[in-house]
Amino acid sequence: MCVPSFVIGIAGGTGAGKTTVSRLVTRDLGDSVTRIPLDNYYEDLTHLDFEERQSVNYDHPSAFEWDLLRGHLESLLDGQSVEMPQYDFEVHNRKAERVTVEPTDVIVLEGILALYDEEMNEMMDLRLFVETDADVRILRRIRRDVIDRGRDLEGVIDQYLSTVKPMHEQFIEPSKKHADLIIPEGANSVAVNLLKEKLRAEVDGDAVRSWERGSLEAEIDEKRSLGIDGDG
Ligand SMILES: Nc1ncnc2c1ncn2[C@@H]1O[C@H](COP(=O)(O)OP(=O)(O)O)[C@@H](O)[C@H]1O
Ligand SMILES: Nc1ccn([C@@H]2O[C@H](COP(=O)(O)O)[C@@H](O)[C@H]2O)c(=O)n1
Repeated sequence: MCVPSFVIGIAGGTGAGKTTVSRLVTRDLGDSVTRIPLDNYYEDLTHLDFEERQSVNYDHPSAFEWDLLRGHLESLLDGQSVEMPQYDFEVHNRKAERVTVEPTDVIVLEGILALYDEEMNEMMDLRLFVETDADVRILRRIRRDVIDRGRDLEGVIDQYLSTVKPMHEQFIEPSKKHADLIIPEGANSVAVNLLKEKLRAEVDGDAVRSWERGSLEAEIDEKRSLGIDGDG
């Protein structure tokens, strides 16, 4: 049985390029990688009618079923498969079907609030924040929401001003402080190629974990306690 050893979180504002980065860095890894879109863990809103679902704030942390997501990540890390929900943006709800996801060497959790939850963050080996200017993001979002998500222009603008932008400022942007690395402009090729190399090494078992979380802090503390943390 293959037990996943390396978990990456990819956060960032809407349209920042999270999905694109996630696809690019994992595309050569075949079955060794599991991609978990945070969107799949939006709460089941079957109890609301379509109009009510249209007016939900989908950028607030309360829109997600965190317990289910945490449980699924724990199961995958334990070597057990999970039944991952699927999401339909056109109807603002989960689909009826689930997809069986097997444990793999690499797991990528990607979504606006991928770095929001403290317990999830602790399960991650690498935390990334994709940073793209707000004007570029909204232009990308308009195009995508109209073409792929069945929205009209007025609706996209209203939603952006009423919830997407304020929630970005209140929750998404501040989650950047949990990131290990910030990727400017989304799919920039230097960052993508470095990450691809890192993931390939993880899958092949060649990875050097000299960068493990906390190791540098411990080294600095040790030097300080020995009185050798000054210049030179
Ligand atoms: N570096 C880039 N240059 C140009 N277009 C991009 C870039 N990154 C993403 N896009 C496009 O922007 C849109 C949103 O990107 P996506 O990766 O889905 O963002 P997110 O997952 O952060 O919402 C997509 O249509 C994608 O093709
Ligand atoms: N029913 C829904 C659910 C979510 N959204 C928006 O999706 C955005 C997150 O997806 P990205 O690919 O852009 O990261 C988020 O900003 C929600 O507003 C929606 O419009 N409808």
